[in-house]
Amino acid sequence: MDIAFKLVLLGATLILSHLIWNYFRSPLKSFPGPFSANLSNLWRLQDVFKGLCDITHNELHRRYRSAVCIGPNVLSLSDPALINQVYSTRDPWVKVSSERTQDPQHSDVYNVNDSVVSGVRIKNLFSHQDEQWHANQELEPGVDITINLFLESEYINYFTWDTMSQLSYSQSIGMLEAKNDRFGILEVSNRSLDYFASPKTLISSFLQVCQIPMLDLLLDKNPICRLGPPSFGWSVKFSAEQYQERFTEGKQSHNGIKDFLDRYIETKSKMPNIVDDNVAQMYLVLNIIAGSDTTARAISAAVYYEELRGANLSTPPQWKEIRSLPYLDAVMRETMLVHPGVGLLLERIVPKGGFTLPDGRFVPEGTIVGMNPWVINRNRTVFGPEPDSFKPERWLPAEGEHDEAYQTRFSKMKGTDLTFGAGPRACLGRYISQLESYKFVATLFTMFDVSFGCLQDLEHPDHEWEVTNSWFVRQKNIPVVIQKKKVLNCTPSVQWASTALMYMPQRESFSRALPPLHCGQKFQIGTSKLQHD
Ligand code: HEM
Repeated sequence: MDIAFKLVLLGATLILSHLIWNYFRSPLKSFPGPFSANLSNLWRLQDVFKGLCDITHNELHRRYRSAVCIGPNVLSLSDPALINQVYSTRDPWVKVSSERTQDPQHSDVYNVNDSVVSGVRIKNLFSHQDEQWHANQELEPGVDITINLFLESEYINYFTWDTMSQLSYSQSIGMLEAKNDRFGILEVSNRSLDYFASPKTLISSFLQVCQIPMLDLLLDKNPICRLGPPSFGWSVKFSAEQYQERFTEGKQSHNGIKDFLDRYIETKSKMPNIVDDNVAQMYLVLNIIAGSDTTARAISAAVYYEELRGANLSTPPQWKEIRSLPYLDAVMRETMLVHPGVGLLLERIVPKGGFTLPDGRFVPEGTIVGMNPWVINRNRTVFGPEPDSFKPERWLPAEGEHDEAYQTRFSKMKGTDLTFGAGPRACLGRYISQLESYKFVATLFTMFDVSFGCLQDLEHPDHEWEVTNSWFVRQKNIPVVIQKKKVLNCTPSVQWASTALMYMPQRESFSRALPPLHCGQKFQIGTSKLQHD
């Protein structure tokens, strides 16, 4: 036998022994699931590669019921009754990503949220204020500034990025004004998500390391030479510049509007032992990274659903008007319910002592458990029949339904909807995102007639959008025709936009095939290479 063959044989034996060892050691053998999931995390890796976890997780739960083993130490749960336990506020279970690095230059910048200093959870200092700002409508003028910029420019896909920057520093990134992605931010954002999941290229496929943390240590957290993914360094730099400027110039935010930066500086001066410059800047960076693409996804999904045309909104849409529009609220809730922005498990580590499922099965401590919003949001018991269909009416009182029964049903749905997560590590920006997306969608549908389909697609009535689950669930190829409403009470800047075509990102062939625009505008949603054209 030649030496090479012996080495291959040795390697194969080692791998096989490792898999067998994993299988017998796995505390989750008794839980159903794909057989190879008990052997290694490769099953999860290939599942994420396909970008279809929202579908496969639902299929697995339909087949294997409420607890499915998807890795030697990973259990996917689908019973909404467990939300309060897994994402408990009183005695929080540790979030898996919190075990990783705290370096803001790197992709995993969420970890500071678990830090507790002098008995105070740092995140609470920020998220509590979020709700207050929302209630006081203090953020609204900042959103209005970017909506006006959007109406003057041609691009929807930059809206959420510029808005988050505006709300954070009273300074937009400048994409809407420049009509291009000045720093290549969208590309970086996409590639970073691909680090978590995307089958598009061999390299990015290889980099889907969130399913195998060892690889993460070799690539993102490599102490000798960091190999990937692209970092959010631009955001850290931008944030540091704005922070520095505010201190150097000693001025309040521009336009006299109190922004996040003002608030964080205020919080820092009130609690200097808890909030330092690094923490304040970390939250500014988080705003942009966690808040831009996610909200863009919600807006894109809302536009996809034609039913919005029935909303019949007033102009111009201010929050106090919008909040009293039950149909818009129902549409936005439904959009995020059937198309939640995050599509993998929200992972937590089972604490000491383990826990017992309602059916009596025991889950040992140290197990990674989690729920996928795409699975929970499709629970028929809570959300009713046809969980895959877009039915805003499920959020409204049904015919003949008593108010009390409706309120109970509504609260149950609201409390189960996992779009923004749950418990102490739930989304910090849900109120901002709500303000931003409701206002944007209201503006769009007040000023334009929006219809699904485009000239070419009339020949392809079965056209479907493309959805990729890369942690954030990205959509593309949504052809939408936008036409200025005949009677329009809006700013002069949009009056000339008589016909507009809006379509989803990365549809290069589609863009090449566009018919000539008359006196129209080309809108884009989401991230797109087209912006470089
Ligand atoms: C439609 C829009 C959004 C969706 C669907 C969304 C979804 C989520 C989800 C599901 C989580 C929880 C992850 C987990 O439990 O593991 C989360 C966390 C987070 N989100 Fe959002 N988000 C959105 C918008 C925003 C915005 C606008 C901001 C910033 C202003 C933001 C900032 C954050 C932060 C900082 C966290 C981490 C919280 C923590 O780990 O403690 N998000 N988001």
